[in-house]
Amino acid sequence: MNPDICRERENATFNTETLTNMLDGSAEKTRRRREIESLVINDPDFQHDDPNFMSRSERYDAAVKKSSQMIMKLRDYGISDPEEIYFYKRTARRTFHEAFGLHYTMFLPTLYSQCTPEQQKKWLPLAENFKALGTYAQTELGHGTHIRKLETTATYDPSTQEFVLNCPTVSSIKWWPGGLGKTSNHAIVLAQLYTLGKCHGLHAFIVPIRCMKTHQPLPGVTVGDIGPKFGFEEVDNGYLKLENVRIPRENMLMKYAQVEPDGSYLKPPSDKLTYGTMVFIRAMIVGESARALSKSCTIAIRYSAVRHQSELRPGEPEPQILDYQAQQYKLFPLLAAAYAFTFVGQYMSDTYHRITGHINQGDFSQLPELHALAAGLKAFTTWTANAGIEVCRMACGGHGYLCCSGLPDIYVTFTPTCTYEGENTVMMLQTARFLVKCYRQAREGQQLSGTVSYLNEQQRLQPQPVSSRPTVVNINDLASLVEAYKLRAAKLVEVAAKSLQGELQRSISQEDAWNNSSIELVRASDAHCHYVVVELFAAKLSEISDTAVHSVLNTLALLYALHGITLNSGDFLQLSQITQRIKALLVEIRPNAVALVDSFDYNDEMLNSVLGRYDGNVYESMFEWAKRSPLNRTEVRSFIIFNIIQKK
Ligand SMILES: CCCCCCCCCCCC(=O)SCCNC(=O)CCNC(=O)[C@H](O)C(C)(C)COP(=O)(O)OP(=O)(O)OC[C@H]1O[C@@H](n2cnc3c(N)ncnc32)[C@H](O)[C@@H]1OP(=O)(O)O
Ligand SMILES: Cc1cc2nc3c(=O)[nH]c(=O)nc-3n(C[C@H](O)[C@H](O)[C@H](O)COP(=O)(O)OP(=O)(O)OC[C@H]3O[C@@H](n4cnc5c(N)ncnc54)[C@H](O)[C@@H]3O)c2cc1C
Repeated sequence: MNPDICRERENATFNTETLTNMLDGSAEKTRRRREIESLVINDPDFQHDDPNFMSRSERYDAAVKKSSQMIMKLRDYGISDPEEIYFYKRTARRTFHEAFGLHYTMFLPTLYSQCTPEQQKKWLPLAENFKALGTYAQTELGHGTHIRKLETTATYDPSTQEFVLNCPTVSSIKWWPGGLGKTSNHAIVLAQLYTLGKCHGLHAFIVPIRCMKTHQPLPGVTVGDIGPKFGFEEVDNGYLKLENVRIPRENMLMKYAQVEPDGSYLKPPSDKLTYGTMVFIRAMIVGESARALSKSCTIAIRYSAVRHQSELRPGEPEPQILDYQAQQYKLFPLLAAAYAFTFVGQYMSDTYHRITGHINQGDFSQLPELHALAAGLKAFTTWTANAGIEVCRMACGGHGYLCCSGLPDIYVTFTPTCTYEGENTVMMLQTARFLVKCYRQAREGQQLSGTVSYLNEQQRLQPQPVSSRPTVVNINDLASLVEAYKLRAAKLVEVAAKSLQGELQRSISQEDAWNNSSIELVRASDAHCHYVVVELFAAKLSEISDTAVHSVLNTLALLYALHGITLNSGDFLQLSQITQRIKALLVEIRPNAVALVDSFDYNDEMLNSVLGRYDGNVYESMFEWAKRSPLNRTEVRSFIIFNIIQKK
């Protein structure tokens, strides 16, 4: 064990196991999680070579093989709890996505949430036994965001009681769905529904695309892989062109809207229920932001504890780079954000399941807030985590640029979360739409609830415009900082609403007023989400009984809130002493940095990083890893080429 990293662990002021148990929910949950992870770690079937040493085709084949092995092994172990399955898979796939990813994350959830009981009876056994292997085909070459303009059509033919599916233009070709290129034999296809000559908008259909016996594309189906991407190399994101493909009427997902045999259309209680799967994934992505950022912090902070470089005081040995204030200022606010997002991810998942429970009982009243919260927090946390992973990579110097550090793979796998499942800017604008509506309701005296209730508070406290109120902050008191973030959010929501109002008073259209206020609208959503994150971090602290853990997390929460103020100082009164306070907090966190990342409890296999190894033996591992590179399998390759050039 590297002596530096040993000393770091001896210096900690709290018990990492206590914090790990808190993050898992209990000591028993930690034990069970580790037990499941060890099933993968000790399984020779999963001891394979690094995907970075493979071609794209080899990576895809390995991913399919691993997906298949996981299915069989989970069955053999009798593991069926979704969270336990997640622990097993997360360990097996390490940083990468799995070939059947979309089947699990979107195809199955859509069947669960949008099929009638009769349809579930037919499709769930097929899908749960992987006979029907599916993807979620919504995006087209010409449209990803503006789904009301998707062009694929599903036209009902009452004479045969079938839908005829068509991609009428090149821009209507389905493009991007994961697992579509080679893996799936079915797709949930989002298409404009036409019946009795009328268009009823976007609806979901189960479309067979490959023969379940031969896996050959079915008649009228053109399907394939869209080619190499920035990352996700083991995933066959694909294209799908449908030409007069006929499916039975029963293949339209009819839990909410129906088409009768004669073609008459029965409308849903809300036309946004078709969008439900997207809200689910957005909510789950918040937790992914926490995991990607916490893994990156684990790697960068452990490496910074064993890396010695430069000279702090003349004549003294090279210090650990973690002792540089600049390095701490890079990494510790991200470590604080990783903890903050862990708690927000738990909150988002709980809120999603609570509100969808009400929706399943027919109460749709909280759907708008759920949509706004999931959209905003997905954008807020992925933007922060995305940038943070790059900071962690660069904080590791040249070795951070090596694939064996794990950081490039974390980055290229995580970064599309800022785009898929709702491009972040568009998502922030969706949240802004909800905030402006709530602001107007508060001005009219309506009582708001949930995460926007502060808009009432600000109205009651002082009727004069929020924007004229000074932000006075007690920089040592988290409650005071929460208030500052709340006031900032109220202020920026008011600025956005007033910008819209001003535009409208110039008698331009609502749409142009909206577009001309987009900057203020996005900033208002960002401020709202930032307040929600700080508020939830503070609320979590009140649940912690262990004083040592409470103290170290309180320090992190203060750092997160104060650092956020310096990043947005224009919105707060720039308090000069904040920088001094931040420096003092960095010093306070320093002895606990490694213990704090140890508490995330990522085993080396899942971390997949020679820089972030638990034992800190970085250089030996880097050398061993490099020697395994395929280019090192032959000594003379370059020499042959060199000779050819020489002879010319
Ligand atoms: C662990 C994971 C790893 C998982 C790993 C997974 C691997 C990768 C998976 C990626 C999969 C994908 O990308 S699947 C494809 C994802 N695609 C998207 O997300 C498309 C993004 N675009 C959209 O969602 C939509 O076009 C909007 C929301 C931007 C606009 O929709 P619209 O219908 O035009 O709505 P708009 O006029 O703006 O607003 C009309 C009203 O509808 C409401 N509304 C809009 N959307 C919704 C909604 N979803 N739910 C409820 N309500 C909604 C608005 O609040 C508004 O209410 P009111 O104000 O009128 O009351
Ligand atoms: C790795 C990956 C996996 C994916 N998997 C799937 C999948 O399985 N199934 C599926 O259906 N799709 C999938 N997608 C597609 C993804 O959902 C879309 O790329 C995403 O919805 C964004 O749409 P777009 O690509 O058309 O970008 P666009 O919407 O064209 O965005 C381009 C730019 O235009 C801006 N813009 C667009 N509209 C507005 C507006 N109203 N106001 C302000 N700015 C705006 C955006 O902010 C952005 O800057 C995947 C994408 C990726 C990268």
